[in-house]
Formats: sequence, structure tokens, C-alpha cells
Amino acid sequence: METAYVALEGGRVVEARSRAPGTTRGELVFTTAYTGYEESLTDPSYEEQVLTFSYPLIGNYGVREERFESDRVHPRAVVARELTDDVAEWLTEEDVPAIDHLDTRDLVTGIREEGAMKCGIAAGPDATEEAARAELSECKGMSEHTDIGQQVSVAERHTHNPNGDGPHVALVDCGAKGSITSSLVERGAVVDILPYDATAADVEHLDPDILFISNGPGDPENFTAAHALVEEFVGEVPLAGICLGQQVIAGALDGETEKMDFGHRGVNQPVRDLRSGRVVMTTQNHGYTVSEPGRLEVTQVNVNDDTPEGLESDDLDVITRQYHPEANPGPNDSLDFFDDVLALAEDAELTA
Ligand SMILES: NC(=O)CC[C@H](N)C(=O)O
Repeated sequence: METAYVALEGGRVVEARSRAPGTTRGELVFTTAYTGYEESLTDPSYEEQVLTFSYPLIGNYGVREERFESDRVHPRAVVARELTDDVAEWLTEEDVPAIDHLDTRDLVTGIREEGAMKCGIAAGPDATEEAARAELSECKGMSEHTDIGQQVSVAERHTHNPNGDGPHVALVDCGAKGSITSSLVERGAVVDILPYDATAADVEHLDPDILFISNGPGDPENFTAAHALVEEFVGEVPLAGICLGQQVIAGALDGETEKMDFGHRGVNQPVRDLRSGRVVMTTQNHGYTVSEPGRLEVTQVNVNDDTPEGLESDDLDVITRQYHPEANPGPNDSLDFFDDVLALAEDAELTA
């Protein structure tokens, strides 16, 4: 058996089995999702993180490309109680270290008590505790990855569904999941994908019906170009956002964001709509939250901890969600968000 080591912030080193070799480092987080490992592992919002699955068996229905949310695996390493051969082979091909046969309950309890933490990993025939510790000592905090958008965004603008008869969406790709685009395209929208550092001139040139800021990794405060776009176009073009998109939009509209202790990652996070009282189960993957909504109204909250899950403004034509209405993985209960986004794009009466 090939060995692996995880060195944790605070000094502890945990021994495990190597399933895909290599040394790496990242912020250790966990997801409680019990299904949808292909979607989670290809979600760009996990960039620079080490993803622990609290569900004990990962890989039991194989690996199929049509379920991927992007063209590569984004976590820097993968941790589970038991990884199947299919997943281990996929991660080996992708050059992403993976480890199993460790007590993930203990790891998850540690993260819940102490918060998401830095870690270093060494896995494979040459793995040593020292190598894992050396990785840990090089590990940066998430907010220190100041240009993380560049690692996950498209380099050039491109258009999906150019002949669609629906509204024209300018989607700023801060690390967008593929299902966001497909959810819009399925509803007839023409979707222009713009790099994370698109300028106001780039957006003006497209003259979209709505400006949509995507999900993405790391600290929302590091997405300064998207922040500037929101400041520039608020009140002129309707705005929508998912996850990092909600955080960036709130931050640009006099709101604030902060880091959570261990975040929300899973597919059964309950969200209450404050107007209807309806609760839906949602997919989530975030470590930051909006702490002050600024010029926006909180319309939905997390049932567990009351953090803002939906922000809106009728006057400014803004609608955002902290969770992932596009699901993948997870429940489809909130897909109607995309109908609301496109209705806002069509009906907005902004005249500035
Ligand atoms: N999925 C996302 O867009 C995550 C947003 C942000 N990186 C966070 O962790 O809170």
C-alpha cells in the first residue's frame, strides 16, 4: 500500500492511503454532498482548495464526462474515506493527488471546530511527513490568491446560442460552472461569456439585456474588475449573480462580505424565501458570505444560520443567489431562478 500524509495547520499529521500520487497544498474544506462527485470535482469554485467528502464512498457510479461542470478537476487534492478505482484513475490522469483510508469524520469535526484550515499533502511511493509539512508551510490563505480569477476564467469572449430568440446575457466568467450557461441557453438566451477582467467598454460593446456575474473561487474582494462593472452599470443594465456573483454585486452596492468559519458545501442546505415562506433544498459551495447587503434587500435566508441566500432590488433591477440554482450536483428545486433572471432582462425599464 502506498502511503499518504496530510499535514494540518496546528501541527497534526494524519496518515492515509495514496490513490493518486503527488504533493500539494490548499485550504482544507468539506462537502456533505453524498452524490455528484463528478460535478463537485469539476466546479471551478474549488480552485486552491483540498476537498474532503464527508460521505464515505465516492466513485460508486463511475466517471462520465457529460456530468463535468468544466474541462478539468479544480480542487488541488481529494480526500475521502474510500475512493473507487474509477475515481482514483481519473484523478491520477488529471495529476490531482487523492487519498483515502483515513478517518474523515475526525477531519470534518476538526474543520467544524477550528474552521477551514491550510493543509499540505504528500501521496505516493516517495511520500513523507516532511514533504507534507513542507507543502503546508508554503500554503497561502484563500484571500492571498489575489489573481485567482485568471486561473479559472476564459481568455477570450465567446458566444453560446447566437441565434437564440431570448434575452442577451453578458456572463462574466469568474470561474463559471457550465450548468449556468446551459440553464440560460435552454431558456432561449443568447449568452456572451466574458473574461473575469472584462472592462466597461467590453460590456458596452455587447449592449446586453442583463449583466450576470458568475460563481468563482476565493475571496470576492479580489474580483476588482467585476466589482467595477457592477458600479458602472447598476441602474443602467439589470444585474444578476450566483454565489461569488452575489458577493461581488453586494460588495459593489455598499454591502460587505466576510469569511465564514467553515462555509456551506453540500446539496441539502435549506433556504427560506422571506416573502412566500417556502423552504427549498439547495446546492451550496461557499466559504464567504454577504455580511451587509448594502443597497439590496435580503429576500432569502439560510434556515440553519440566517445568512443571506437571496438579494434583490426592484428599483435597481438586481437579483442574486448565494446558492446554486443550476444544481449539478444537487436538487433542481430552484431552477426557476433562471426564468426570473430572463424575465428581469426582458421587462426591466431602466432608462439611464
Ligand atoms: N461557489 C462560489 O462562487 C464561491 C464563492 C466564494 N469563492 C466563496 O467561497 O464564498
